[in-house]
Amino acid sequence: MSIHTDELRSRRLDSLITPKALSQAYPLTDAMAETVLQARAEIEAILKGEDPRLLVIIGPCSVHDTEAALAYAERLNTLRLRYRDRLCIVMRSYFEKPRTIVGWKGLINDPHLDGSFDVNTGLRLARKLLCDINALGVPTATEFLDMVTGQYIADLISWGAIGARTTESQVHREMASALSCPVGFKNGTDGNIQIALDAVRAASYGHIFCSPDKDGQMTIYQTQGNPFGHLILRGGKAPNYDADSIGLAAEGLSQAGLTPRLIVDLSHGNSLKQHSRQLLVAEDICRQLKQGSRHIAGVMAESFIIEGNQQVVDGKAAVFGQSITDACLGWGDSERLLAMLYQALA
Ligand SMILES: O=C[C@H](O)[C@H](O)COP(=O)(O)O
Ligand SMILES: C=C(OP(=O)(O)O)C(=O)O
Repeated sequence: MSIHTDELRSRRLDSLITPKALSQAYPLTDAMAETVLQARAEIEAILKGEDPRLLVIIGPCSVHDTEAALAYAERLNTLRLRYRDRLCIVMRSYFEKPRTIVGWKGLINDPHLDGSFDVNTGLRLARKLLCDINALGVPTATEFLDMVTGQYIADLISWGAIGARTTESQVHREMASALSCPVGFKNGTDGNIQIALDAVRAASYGHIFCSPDKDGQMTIYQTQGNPFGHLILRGGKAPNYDADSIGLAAEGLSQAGLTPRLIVDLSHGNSLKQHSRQLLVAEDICRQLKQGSRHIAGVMAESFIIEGNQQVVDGKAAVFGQSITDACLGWGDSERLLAMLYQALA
C-alpha cells in the first residue's frame, strides 16, 4: 500500500475542536436561549403574517473584528428596543463569505486575515461573539455556507440564510431542512427566483443528511424538514425590489403552495452594489408598505459603524468598524434607515 491515489491535492493542517468542546468553553446560557427562542418564534409569526411587524436583518457584510461587531451590536440594541413595537431587529453576524471566485472567506476561515487559516480560533471568536451579542438580548442572523461549521454556532442563531451562490445546492437544502431556525433562500445571482422557490420546497421535506455530531463523530441524520423556509429577493442582472417584481415573486410562491411573503435584500443586486442605494431601495419598500403590501415580511441591510469598505493591508484592517467585504451604510444612514422603516409601519 505504498502507492497513494487520493489526498494528492490536500495536506493536513490541524484537527478541529469538537462542537461540544467549543460549547463548553462558550456555553449557551438560559438567557441567551431565551433570546434565540423568542426571536425565532417572532420571526416565524412575521413570516406567517400573524405578527404585523417588519423583520429587519441588519449588520455588517461580514464580521472581521469581534470588538467592532460588539460595539455595533450595542448601538443596534438601543434602536432595537426603541422600535420593537413595529420592527423585529436581528443583527447580521456573518462569519462565512461565499466568493464569486476567490477572496477572504470570513472570520471562521481566516480570523487573522493573513492566510494562516486558523479555523479553530475563527470558530472560538465567532461563538464567543454570538454569545456576547445574544447576552445583550440582540438576536443574530448568519449565512450557513460550510457543511461542518454550522454545528458550532447554530444554537445561537435566530435566522439563517442560504446565499445566492448556494440556493441551488442540494446539500444546502438538506442542511436547511435540519436547521432549527427559519431559513431564507436568496434568488440566484442572475436573478433566477425559481431556484429559490424550489429550495424552499426542498428544505420543507425531510432528508438524509450526513454531518458531524456535537462530539465530531460523522453521523447520518434524518432531518424533519423546515416549515419556515422563505424567499429573499436580492436582485440579479436587474433589481427585483419594485412592486411588480415582488408581486410576481409572491405569485410564484402562491403557485408553489407557499405563503406569499418574502424578504427584500436592500443590498447586493438590488443596490447595484452601491451601498448608499440601499436607502433608495428602502424608500421604495416603504412606499409599498404604506400602500398596504402584504408580501413584504422583512428587509435585509448591510450596515456598519463607518460607511463604505476598506482594503486589508498586511493582515490589518486600519479603520475600526468598517467592512472589509462589501461596502456598508454607516451608522448615521443606518439610523435613518431604521427610522424610515419604523415610520412606514405607522
Ligand atoms: O456579500 C458579499 C459579497 O457580495 C459576496 O461574498 C461575493 O463577493 P465577491 O463577488 O466579492 O467574491
Ligand atoms: C453573500 C451575500 O449575499 P448574496 O448571496 O445575495 O450574494 C450576503 O448576504 O452576504
